[in-house]
Amino acid sequence: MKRVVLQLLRRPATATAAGFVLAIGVIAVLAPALAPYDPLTQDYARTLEGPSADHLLGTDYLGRDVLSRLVFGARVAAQASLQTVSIALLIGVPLGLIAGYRSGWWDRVMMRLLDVADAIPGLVLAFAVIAVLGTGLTNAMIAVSIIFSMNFMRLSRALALGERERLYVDAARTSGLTQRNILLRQILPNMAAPLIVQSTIFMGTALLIEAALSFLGLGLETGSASWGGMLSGSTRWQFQQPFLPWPPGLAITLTVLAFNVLGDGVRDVLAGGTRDRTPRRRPRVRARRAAAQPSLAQLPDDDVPLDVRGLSVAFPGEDGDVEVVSEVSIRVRRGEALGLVGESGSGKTMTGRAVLGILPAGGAVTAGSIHVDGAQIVGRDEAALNDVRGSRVAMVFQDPMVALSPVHTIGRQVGQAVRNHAPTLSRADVRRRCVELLEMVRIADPEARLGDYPHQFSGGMAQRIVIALALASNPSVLIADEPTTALDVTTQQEILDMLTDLKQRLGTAIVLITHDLGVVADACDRAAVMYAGQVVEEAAVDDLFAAPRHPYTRALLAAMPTGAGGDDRLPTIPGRVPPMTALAPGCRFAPRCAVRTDACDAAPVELGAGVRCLHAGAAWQAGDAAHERRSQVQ
Ligand SMILES: Nc1ncnc2c1ncn2[C@@H]1O[C@H](COP(=O)(O)OP(=O)(O)OP(=O)(O)O)[C@@H](O)[C@H]1O
Repeated sequence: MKRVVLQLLRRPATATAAGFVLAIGVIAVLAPALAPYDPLTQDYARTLEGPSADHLLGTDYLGRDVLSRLVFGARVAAQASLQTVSIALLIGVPLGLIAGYRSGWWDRVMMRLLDVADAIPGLVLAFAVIAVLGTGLTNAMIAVSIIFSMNFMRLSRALALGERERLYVDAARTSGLTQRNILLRQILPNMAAPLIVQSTIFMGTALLIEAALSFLGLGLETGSASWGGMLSGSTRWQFQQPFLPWPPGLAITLTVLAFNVLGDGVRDVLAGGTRDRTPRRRPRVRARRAAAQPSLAQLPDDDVPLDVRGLSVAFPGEDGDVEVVSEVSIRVRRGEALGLVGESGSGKTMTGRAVLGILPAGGAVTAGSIHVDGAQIVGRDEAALNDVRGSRVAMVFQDPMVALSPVHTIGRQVGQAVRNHAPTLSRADVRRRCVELLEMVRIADPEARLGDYPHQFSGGMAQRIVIALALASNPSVLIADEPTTALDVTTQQEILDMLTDLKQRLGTAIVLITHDLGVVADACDRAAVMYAGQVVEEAAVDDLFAAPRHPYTRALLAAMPTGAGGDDRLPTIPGRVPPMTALAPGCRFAPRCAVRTDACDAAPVELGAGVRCLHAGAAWQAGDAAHERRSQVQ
């Protein structure tokens, strides 16, 4: 806030406009003390006088003091602008926020209602409201608020649609925050900048509309001091007293101009980066525990916090559903790290997201089961999923900078995650736990860094904080989706070492999603290799590297840089991962496989003894040389 104010003051035009608006506000509040006369007292002996020592801005056709009426008019103008914009914000922003965030039928219904409302011209709507409720400033401004609220609704919807796709929202969902919390504490502050700008500009517009309605005699009762009314009254007498329209005319023009210049300035300053502008109230988080889920089927094996069986995920396509994950089964033990590895598009991320119930819009689990700590995830509603997310399973995303909310301090974000799972902790205990979490992820001087914002951290540091956020509730399962891809090699190694250490110390089951076999070798105990939505091989990492059984695994390993130097080009895998709408009828890897036979095309190949290949035994070894030769040519 301090930074924004300082930057605003450094811009002469914006500072002048802000000063002008502030002055109008002060005049409005102190009007009774500042006005030299009662604005309604008439003096027929002194009508239509020019400026004089007695009446600095002269008198009007009823002998009323123009300066006093101008001062009281500021009160009407301020009330009209504030009232209108506040009502419009209160109606438009929540509706737009919900429509944009929830999408689906909510959005469709609201947008159609908005279309209908848009079809009615604004002024006609204002006249209709005034006709029903009667003239008067409040009624007139209610009409204007309704029109403004539609505008705020469209703006908030568009902003929420954009924010909802950002990773910090996914991170908030995966840490178990309720929808209300996400909307009010995560998304809304990030929408603040454009809303503030729009509000400032609307204040000027509201003032102009109030003046116009008063000018037409539809605003305040005749006689009351309003700038529009003063202007309207002066038009009939301007030949006798040409000065009369000037004071209200200038007041309206300059105030509207000031609001617009201020709005532009605020927009420019906020566009350069936003800060926390939300009140520092402690969030009221509803206590929620697994006890609220009586239907959980406990799996017999307590040592396996993540058990995925036969998982399939599909998205609606032009010609029916497209399956992007097919019958994936993975089990991860406590203190074990499973690498989910494969080329881009092989379904790794969708598998991870399905575990947290955060598939992108349209995506759905079409078959299989997912048990986290014995709790079935598939088919559960959002409230039940919230109980599991964050507390039992958490996720770390690739780019830490977009996974953290840019407008909240680190202390606030980690603190919120802590409170979310331990609502009864005192402020001091929450702070202690935050420091402990930052220490756990090896952030130096954690006390001091709690007040910093994400942009004050390097990529590696920010990723540690994301991991601290994920660990806030001691989850049994941590899904890390390419957690080191956005980082340099040294930082990558530090993060992997830290994950390994946390896994051993806390007993967390980790799923490490990566396309990099080097990461698997470094940080995983077992690996599941995915191709075109299926797991094609699963084995202990040592076995996988020593004796890969699937031709795809073998090709991936051959394509790995060894660091041995030399001029030899790395072999590549011929062809590319097929689109999920055009899969081979048999083995999905067959079109790229060097050891393919007719049998491979005959029927889908099942996963047997950890590998999905008809030639997993000795037979394909013979073809391997041919495969590598072919790869090298590519
Ligand atoms: N929102 C979506 N709508 C439709 N299809 C999607 C959507 N998101 C992903 N997919 C499809 O799902 C498949 C699997 O994607 P996924 O992101 O899981 O792959 P990945 O192995 O994690 O790849 P990457 O490493 O590039 O993230 C891809 O074919 C992709 O096109």
